[in-house]
Amino acid sequence: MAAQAKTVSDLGLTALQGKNPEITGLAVDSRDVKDGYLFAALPGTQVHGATFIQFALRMGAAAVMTDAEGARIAEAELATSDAALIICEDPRQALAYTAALWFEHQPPVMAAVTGTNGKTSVSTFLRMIWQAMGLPAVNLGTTGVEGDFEAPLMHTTPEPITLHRTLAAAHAEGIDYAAMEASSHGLAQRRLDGVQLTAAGFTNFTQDHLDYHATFDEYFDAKAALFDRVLPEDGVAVINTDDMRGPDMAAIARGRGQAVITVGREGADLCLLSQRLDNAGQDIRFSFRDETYQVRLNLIGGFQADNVLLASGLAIGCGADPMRVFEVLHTLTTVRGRMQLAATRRNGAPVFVDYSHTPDAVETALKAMRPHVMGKLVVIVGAGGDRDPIKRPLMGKAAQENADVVFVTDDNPRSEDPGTIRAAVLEGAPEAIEVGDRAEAILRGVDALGPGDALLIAGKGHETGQIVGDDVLPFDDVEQASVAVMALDGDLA
Ligand SMILES: CC(=O)N[C@H]1[C@@H](OP(=O)(O)OP(=O)(O)OC[C@H]2O[C@@H](n3ccc(=O)[nH]c3=O)[C@H](O)[C@@H]2O)O[C@H](CO)[C@@H](O)[C@@H]1O[C@H](C)C(=O)N[C@@H](C)C(=O)N[C@H](CCC(=O)O)C(=O)O
Ligand SMILES: Nc1ncnc2c1ncn2[C@@H]1O[C@H](COP(=O)(O)OP(=O)(O)OP(=O)(O)O)[C@@H](O)[C@H]1O
Ligand SMILES: N[C@H](CCC[C@H](N)C(=O)O)C(=O)O
Ligand SMILES: [Mg+2]
Repeated sequence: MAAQAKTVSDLGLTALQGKNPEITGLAVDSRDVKDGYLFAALPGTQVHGATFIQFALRMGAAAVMTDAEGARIAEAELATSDAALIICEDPRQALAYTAALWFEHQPPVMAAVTGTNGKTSVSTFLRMIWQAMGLPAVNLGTTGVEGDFEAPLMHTTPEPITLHRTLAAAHAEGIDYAAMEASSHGLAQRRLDGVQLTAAGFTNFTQDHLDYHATFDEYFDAKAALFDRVLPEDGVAVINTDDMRGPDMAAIARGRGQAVITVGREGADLCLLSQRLDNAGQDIRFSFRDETYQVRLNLIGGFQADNVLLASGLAIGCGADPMRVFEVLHTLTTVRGRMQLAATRRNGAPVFVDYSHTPDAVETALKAMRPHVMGKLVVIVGAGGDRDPIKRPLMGKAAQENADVVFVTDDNPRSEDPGTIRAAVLEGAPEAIEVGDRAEAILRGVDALGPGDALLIAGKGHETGQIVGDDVLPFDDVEQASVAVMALDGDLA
């Protein structure tokens, strides 16, 4: 794992009875424990990790870190073991700090982005801006680690051990700049508390994840913790003040003494003044500190201008010269699976793939397409299983209100009955056509396109699998769009 073994006290921890063993590695899952490891037994959503302390000890754990409840749960096993016991009030946060000390290094300049939608887009644009300025950079999140160092990731914000292992590996490869996504789960579970941030960004706050967070306020507080807890006082907060909750976020940041750069379409430091959309992208005019700029963005979707300006604010907040940042914006390219032109029919009708999986994202993506569509706007939409059930009818409603033809299909039903999920989406889109099989829905959506029409395939973006039960069946919306166009037109336009 790290270059050298460290003792418990080297990791900033204090064990009971003055014990201070050398640690050979860290694990958050008892099944990953090896001889000499520190096992972090965390309170979980299903079960307390302390239930597994007995297995961790059997695997040779030299230390166990948990909370008071965990120590009580495993009292008997711990009493008969030599392993050091570390009791912390907040073991998830302690694990984050421990992992940072264990892996030692991270890219020296780092920014994190939170918000319901746009985290992947903003962090990818920020990485592209750094790269275009000649700086070695990565982005980490839903699409894995991308840029000058690449690696797959299972989570948008990985748990601390994976996160710091990845950051140390990137640093060892000479990466000095990293942009990461801070999901609300990641923030609530303190996954990124050990990361040293230079700047942090906020995109927007709308409906999602009410399966995990008990209330809307709790969901907001989880996101606000990026500024309230994780970003240090000398950090720079870059905040979209067009969002209803943006001003609240800015107040939290200012309350911590952080410098704030506001981004928006009205009265913001980095202010979008006007936008001219065309079929290949857009020209934007914006102001920053009394100067006005005009740049070309080769990106489809008016909302991508907001994401690009937020990424620009973060680059500036991390020390870049504003002029240099604005000079490279014309080099930015489409983020995989975000308003990505997947195929075009022979009659000229385009098919876009987009990762809109919240009501606001479905509405935003369809509204972004509308000015480009002279005929009818067709959308294929579905909602994920084992995820926020409240958003399903709202996603259907957003589709019905903003498109002319709606197909409701499956999107990762996971452990749930796909028909029940579709029925919930259909509640919001009673006029929609139900086609459970996603490939067939795409074929029918493409078939419905006449000249001047356009199709949005929402929900799966860059994903390459359909999760049904415990199986991941190969499935790629971009590929399926081409397959459908080939089947109907005989070739790709
Ligand atoms: C709902 C959720 O976030 N769960 C995370 C949480 O697990 P949990 O509290 O549910 O775990 P649990 O099953 O109750 O078990 C408690 C503890 O016992 C441990 N255990 C369990 C079994 C065993 O044999 N041995 C053992 O040691 C587990 O590792 C865990 O630490 O803590 C674990 C360790 O930190 C995480 O791996 C796990 O993420 C799971 C895998 C997950 O799927 N998370 C998703 C929902 C997630 O985080 N998504 C966000 C993106 C959301 C978005 O923006 O769209 C993300 O950042 O990816
Ligand atoms: N600034 C924005 N405002 C509203 N909707 C947006 C914005 N940016 C992106 N979207 C929509 O949200 C979708 C997801 O974008 P992106 O992947 O960047 O978000 P994310 O926050 O990383 O999502 P996740 O929670 O899955 O990590 C896009 O495909 C688009 O439809
Ligand atoms: N990060 C999001 C992605 C959702 C994507 C959608 N395809 C789905 O499976 O619901 C989540 O895990 O909730
Ligand atoms: Mg993301």
